[in-house]
Amino acid sequence: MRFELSGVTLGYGGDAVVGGLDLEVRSGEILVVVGGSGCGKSTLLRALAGLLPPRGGRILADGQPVRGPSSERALMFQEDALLPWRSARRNVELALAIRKVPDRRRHSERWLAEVGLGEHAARLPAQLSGGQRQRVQLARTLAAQPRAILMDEPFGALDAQTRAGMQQMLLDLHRANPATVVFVTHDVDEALILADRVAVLTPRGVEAVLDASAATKEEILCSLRA
Ligand SMILES: Nc1ncnc2c1ncn2[C@@H]1O[C@H](COP(=O)(O)OP(=O)(O)OP(=O)(O)O)[C@@H](O)[C@H]1O
Repeated sequence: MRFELSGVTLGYGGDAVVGGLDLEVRSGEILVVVGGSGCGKSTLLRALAGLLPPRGGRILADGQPVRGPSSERALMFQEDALLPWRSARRNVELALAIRKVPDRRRHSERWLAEVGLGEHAARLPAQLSGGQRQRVQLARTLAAQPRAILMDEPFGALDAQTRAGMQQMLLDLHRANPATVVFVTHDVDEALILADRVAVLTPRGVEAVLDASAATKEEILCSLRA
């Protein structure tokens, strides 16, 4: 899925958060959005998800205006959004039920195996570690086969080693299931590991969009301070 934002202003109530946003998200890429706290990264994701209508400008998804939420655009947060009374497998099955996929148990087990949790399918979220719960969330998100995945600091609460494992898993899974990913983080190192391109967001809009294979940490930090 390709997104095009032109002259987009976003805000809540009387307050504008970010204005004059121009951005293209290419189909199948991992675009990482970095920016200081409060600059509007989560707000941008909400707008792409169709949860927050822009006050000005336009947001197109594959050429069509985004008018509301769609199962084609999945959101994944830092906080755990699993249902505590359902096992890992039955949490993943929910995503398959929405798509009316038959043989949900088998598919759910396959997605859990993809994220390395095949052995733990019967466990409740409370019986899993933070990193394992994020892996169940990732399996549930991917099982819905969205065309765009909007990720809001999904690994922010994990320790460094678990986080590195999750980053690699996301890259591997993206290679096999190339949906468009918009990934928000305030961690420039994480951005450089994951991104095809890095968008630097400030309250004035998108300050720069850098090719991650050529960009340096200093260059990104410099755009952040601009
Ligand atoms: N539901 C809301 N109602 C009113 N204001 C909000 C709401 N959500 C966010 N804001 C405000 O909008 C601004 C941008 O918030 P947002 O969460 O998008 O920032 P962020 O860049 O994701 O920050 P962080 O990195 O700290 O998570 C902030 O000033 C915040 O207080």
